Amino acid sequence: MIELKNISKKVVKADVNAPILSNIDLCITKGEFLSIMGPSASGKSTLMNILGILDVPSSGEYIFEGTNIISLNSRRLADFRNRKIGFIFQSFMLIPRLSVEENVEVPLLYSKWSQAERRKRIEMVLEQVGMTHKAKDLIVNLSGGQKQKIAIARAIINEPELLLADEPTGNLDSESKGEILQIFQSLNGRGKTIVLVTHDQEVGQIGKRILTLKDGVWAKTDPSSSKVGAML
Ligand SMILES: Nc1ncnc2c1ncn2[C@@H]1O[C@H](COP(=O)(O)OP(=O)(O)OP(=O)(O)O)[C@@H](O)[C@H]1O
Repeated sequence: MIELKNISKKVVKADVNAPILSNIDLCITKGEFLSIMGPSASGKSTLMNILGILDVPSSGEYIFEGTNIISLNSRRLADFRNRKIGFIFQSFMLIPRLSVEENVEVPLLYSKWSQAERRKRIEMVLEQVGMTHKAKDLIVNLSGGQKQKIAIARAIINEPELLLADEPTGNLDSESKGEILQIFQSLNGRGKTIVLVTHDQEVGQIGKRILTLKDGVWAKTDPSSSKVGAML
């Protein structure tokens, strides 16, 4: 489904080209649940941003279902991203003064769906995250765990091929963390491809395959772990 070939990312720091990612290869198959782990500043978010087409690599190839992402112009990139990828962030990125259902509807605003179809979809995704009873509440009145459930509902409303979650439980207590991980497992059980980035060992274990970044390259992993997978 997704192939990254020899991806590198450099930034200019104090007039010097500093590498953040070097020669990264990665193959993600449809329906996979991949955890990308690694210490702080190892390049996890940078890789996630490249996968999410929010950032461009300095070199390398990115193929998404046969489309060479790097060859697309910015308008087609935005369209591709909106249709194919759902994002979940540590800080939720919801609009606090809007209601739950208004937040969940945001990705549909530029779609051609009828009002009836929108309502149907909002109800469906709120049900999937167990938040139907909060549809009319303002985001500002929800707990962290509830906010993240709404962020997941918003991320799946366009039925994206790929869900990218960057430290999705980083701001949550352990009970909410468990609930959020269960939702991811249930989505993956229904065939959704998920890539989760975390530095939390316990959270990372939810992935069916675990890869670790260290200083911008794949770390050599413990071959005795059943979840450790090949990059390509
Ligand atoms: N645009 C940028 N300009 C300069 N340096 C950057 C830029 N983006 C990332 N970096 C640096 O690249 C390194 C990797 O950053 P990144 O955020 O990808 O790491 P991370 O593994 O997600 O870290 P954390 O777990 O702390 O969020 C860090 O040293 C960061 O300061």
